Amino acid sequence: MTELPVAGRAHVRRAVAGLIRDDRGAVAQMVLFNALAAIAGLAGPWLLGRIIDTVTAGPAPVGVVDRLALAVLLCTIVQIILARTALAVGYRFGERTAARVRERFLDRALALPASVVERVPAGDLTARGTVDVGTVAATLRDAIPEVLIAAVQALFVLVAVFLLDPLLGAVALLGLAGIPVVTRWYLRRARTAYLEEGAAGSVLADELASTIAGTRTVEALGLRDRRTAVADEAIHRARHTRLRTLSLRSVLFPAVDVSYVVPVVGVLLVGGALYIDGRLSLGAVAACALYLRQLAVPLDAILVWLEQLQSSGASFARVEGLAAIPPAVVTERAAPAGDRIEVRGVRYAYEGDRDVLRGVDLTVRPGERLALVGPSGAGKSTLGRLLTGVDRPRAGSLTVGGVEISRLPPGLLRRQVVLVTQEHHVFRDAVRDNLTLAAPDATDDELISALAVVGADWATDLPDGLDTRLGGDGFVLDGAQAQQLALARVVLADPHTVVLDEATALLDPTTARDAERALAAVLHDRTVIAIAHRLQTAHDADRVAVMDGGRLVELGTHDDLVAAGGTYANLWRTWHG
Ligand SMILES: Nc1ncnc2c1ncn2[C@@H]1O[C@H](COP(=O)(O)OP(=O)(O)OP(=O)(O)O)[C@@H](O)[C@H]1O
Repeated sequence: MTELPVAGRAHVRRAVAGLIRDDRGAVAQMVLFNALAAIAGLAGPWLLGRIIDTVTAGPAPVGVVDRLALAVLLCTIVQIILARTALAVGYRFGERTAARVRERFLDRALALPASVVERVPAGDLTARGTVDVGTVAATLRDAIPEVLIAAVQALFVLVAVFLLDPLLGAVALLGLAGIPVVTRWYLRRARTAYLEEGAAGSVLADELASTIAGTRTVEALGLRDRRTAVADEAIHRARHTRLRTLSLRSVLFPAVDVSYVVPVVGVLLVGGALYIDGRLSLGAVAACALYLRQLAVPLDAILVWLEQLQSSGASFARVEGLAAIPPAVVTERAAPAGDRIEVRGVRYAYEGDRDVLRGVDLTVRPGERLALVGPSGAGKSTLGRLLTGVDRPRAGSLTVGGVEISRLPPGLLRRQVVLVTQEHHVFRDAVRDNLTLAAPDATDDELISALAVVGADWATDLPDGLDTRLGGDGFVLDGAQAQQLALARVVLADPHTVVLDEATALLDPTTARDAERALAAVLHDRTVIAIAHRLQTAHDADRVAVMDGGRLVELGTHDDLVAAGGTYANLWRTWHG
């Protein structure tokens, strides 16, 4: 998988229905308060119609008109109070639901298999977790309550017109027919357009982030023009997709504005004829016209939010897309019986069926130091990832103590075998939290002694000790300290086997010496599988496994392999010579 999936319409609809169901009490309250507000709102035009009829019927006592006017005022106040209550309930519903969407996204993102996270563009996952989740949250907080309220109001207004006069109701409905036509036209195009806009935004974020992260490389290799051209292309695409959604809105809004006037004109024309015929009072015609003018407010609200609903529908589809990724398979609960690692007939492909491991067999003896050597691209790192459960083989098996490694739950896996590379992530959190990731139940004494094993005494000297926050505004670690922290995690996880992949390759020589001392302390009494780029490591190992073209081609001690005069002997001669 090289791209994160996007959820289909049916999935998004089900997800929205689920969110509403989870807080149905709040939704019911919102609808109730709003229905009452709408009823109070309907009283105004009807009372105004009564005033007109009272006045046109002849001289009316001032007290009657005053009482009707007072009732208009009262109804307006009640309507405002009820509508504000409905909105407050709606906002609370929106905030709660937005928090649930955020939590669910985080849970799903954390449950993604490492192999997926590594392969999909980092910018896409980040954009979904920030921009898209933000858009969905804003919609749930603002748009959903307002749209629901507006829909109830619009429905009640139309019912009121029908109750006053069914013919005028029919005229009003006919006059409004243009709105669904233009809205349908818009909706048909909007989802794709907004999805394209979101995808273009992700690509742009990804390109800019990778250019900024690699500034030094860009400058060193003179790649500025090429990176600028790539960024220009991404900006151009983002601009193009934004213009497309803008052009859709430019048709929708003017067309709808005109559509509001049509039913009012129709009702006045037909209502006027009915009044002249004496079949309808002037007050009823005026009330109908006022209702239809009133209709513009909720319909406008719906249409304004429609755009937000479209863009957030696309965002929600991207957020929900994570649900389509099968979680890492963790089914094995049985504890491994022993420390022996067996690799049998392992095949693995990153893409399609282009195998980069092509039938590897290997037994790692508990306690041994095994060096994995071979030319670049032979498959050493890939085998290392499979041995540590980061990825699963396409065929064959990798077991520890008879249990499939990739099926072990994380807590059990990290007590068996751990991968140590040159990438050490330091979380913006306290030193303690950075360490207990590897051993949630470790005591402070255990954390301090793990730090001591790797020579990280600086950590205990920090102003707030284990509570000191790292990264960002906190204490910033240098490369060697970050690695010590990572190695302290290995000590705490206490696996019987460690796979080393270029663990100290990026450090400068002085730091590398310290790091290697720390590493030696960590590796003491453990089985070590070292992906060796310097053949000195192979020379010092108990056995050497030689890989070439995705296969294990030689296995034995350094002396035996040199004596055999094969691939390893050639590598050794080249390196030594
Ligand atoms: N993420 C990836 N996506 C696609 N192909 C990959 C990926 N990682 C590695 N490969 C390919 O798999 C093959 C084996 O790569 P691997 O990194 O395991 O070899 P290696 O022996 O460790 O090489 P090196 O010593 O250069 O690290 C290579 O052809 C490589 O191009």
